[in-house]
Amino acid sequence: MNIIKHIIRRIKEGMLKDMLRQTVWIYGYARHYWKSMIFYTLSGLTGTAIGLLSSIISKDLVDIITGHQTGELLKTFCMMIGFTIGSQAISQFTSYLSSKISIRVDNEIKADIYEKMLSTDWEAITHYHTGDLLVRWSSDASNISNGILSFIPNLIIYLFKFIMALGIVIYHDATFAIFALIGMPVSVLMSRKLMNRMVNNNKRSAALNAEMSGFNQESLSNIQTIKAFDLIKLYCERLKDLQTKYLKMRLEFNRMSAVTSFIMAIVGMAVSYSCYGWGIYRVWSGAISYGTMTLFLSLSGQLTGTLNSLISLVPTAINLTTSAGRLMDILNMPRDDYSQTEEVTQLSDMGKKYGIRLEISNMSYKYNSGTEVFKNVSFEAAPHEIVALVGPSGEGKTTMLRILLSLLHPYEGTCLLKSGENYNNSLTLSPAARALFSYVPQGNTMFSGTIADNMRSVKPDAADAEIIEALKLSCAWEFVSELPDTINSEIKERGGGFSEGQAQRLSIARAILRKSPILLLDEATSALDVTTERNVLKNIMKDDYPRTCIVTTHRPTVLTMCDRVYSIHDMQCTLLNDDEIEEITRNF
Ligand SMILES: Nc1ncnc2c1ncn2[C@@H]1O[C@H](COP(=O)(O)OP(=O)(O)OP(=O)(O)O)[C@@H](O)[C@H]1O
Repeated sequence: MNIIKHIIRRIKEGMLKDMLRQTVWIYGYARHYWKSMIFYTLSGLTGTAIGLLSSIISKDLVDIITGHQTGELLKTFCMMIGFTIGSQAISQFTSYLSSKISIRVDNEIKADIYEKMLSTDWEAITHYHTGDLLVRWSSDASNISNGILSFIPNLIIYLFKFIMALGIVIYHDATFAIFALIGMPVSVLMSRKLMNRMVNNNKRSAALNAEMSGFNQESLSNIQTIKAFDLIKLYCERLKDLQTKYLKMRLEFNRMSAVTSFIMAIVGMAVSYSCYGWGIYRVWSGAISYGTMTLFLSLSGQLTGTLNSLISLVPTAINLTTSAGRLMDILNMPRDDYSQTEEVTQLSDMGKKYGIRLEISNMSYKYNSGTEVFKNVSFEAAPHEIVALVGPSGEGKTTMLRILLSLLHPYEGTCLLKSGENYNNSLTLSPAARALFSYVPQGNTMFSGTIADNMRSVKPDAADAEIIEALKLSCAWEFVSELPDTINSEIKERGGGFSEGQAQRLSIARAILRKSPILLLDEATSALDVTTERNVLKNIMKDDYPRTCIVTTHRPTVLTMCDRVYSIHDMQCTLLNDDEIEEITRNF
């Protein structure tokens, strides 16, 4: 009755529905690996069959030695040795193949999840801490890949082993089956208790792992700030707090698991001794041979062990669905829409000749957090123009660039890209249109590797001469040419080894090399001196390429070079006239 109530309550809580959804999701992956699953099942079944046969042969051996059975001692002995060696060889071979398949499947699933994470809607995914994403991608994805390969095969193997062992016992002496299974109710009861704790513990452990990973990642990438503010002690204390929390949770679970294991071991011993006692009695009464008794003793242990393994599949399934749920949280978020790739390619071809014009009309945007940034704004930028977005901090300049890149999606208005002779070919902004943009974001965005590696990440076939040309246009060649390995010099993580201004010029060179019709520079020249800043902008626009350049800036020094200046303020985007631009310059 209690079980029925429990199930009804779980259905009401939607937990079973969730588990079903998660199982269907796992099945979506599992069906790709049916061949591997068959291999796992067959290898497990072979191992089990060999194990059971060995037990029977060892029974025959004992019976021959004790004179209970006639047979060739040497032949039976050789068979036993042969089986033992054969089973060892098969087990090593299958374990090698298993790890090969496991690693391959794990890699495939992780690569797929990685790709899906990267193509998830930007605003949705940035809601999660990268530490949390990392744990989901590594631990949860591994849980799924291991579970997919082992769960169903193990279920079949354990069931087969249990039924066969029970069958052999019943065949020889049915009374033994009662003794062998005497501990079953206790095992089920204890495991149920342990399982409940396990589910709870899994969730807490995943959350704490995510917190730890986030903490480690953030503190290690901010060592400079930690040192500068003398926060070493504080951060070490924070780590210790997290570790104490983790230790407490693990110990709590381990205590429970130790008590359960102890009780189960006692039950196991009681079962063994009962079988032993019963076996001696049956041998004494002449009902069975010594060989049959050794067979029973070995099978009773196998029956208890297999039953425990079968029971342990339930928490494995729960663990698997918990991980699936955590991955589904991410993978079920909206994905970037690349359906317009073909139209973008056509516009890009036209863009090479005519350039691309950007037209935003009556656009409104609000972050998911509720912060309204734009209300009914219009804005345009044309080829061969530098258009500046200015305004106080936090008013929406970067947000505008993110909208242009379709990282964010306005809830109203039209955002068009136009090309062709009279700009009569148009396309609405979408993630596929990112192919038309080069973007230099705020901050240091170089990756570790050589300068050339970073440059070729946007244009893999770029010749050294092209890279050098881009570096010259961004005024980066003046310091790169003096490095011993020039473009093959190493950049450390997040542009380490270079000054802010140098890293900015390298980022600009990378954007120039990509040679896209639209170039977005977000405070990209803020760390440069005024002369270099002006030179960079002049160089970018001096070629014949019909580039549309949009810059956000706090510095008025470049405004005189811009064809148009928009002020972003108070949810509006207003075109400034010459007097207003001059006033900004004066007041700077
Ligand atoms: N990911 C985000 N989620 C929610 N709100 C955000 C997010 N990013 C920015 N905002 C908010 O949107 C507003 C505009 O921010 P934005 O970064 O576009 O300003 P900005 O003009 O570029 O500022 P700055 O000149 O300091 O770079 C701010 O109020 C900011 O708090």
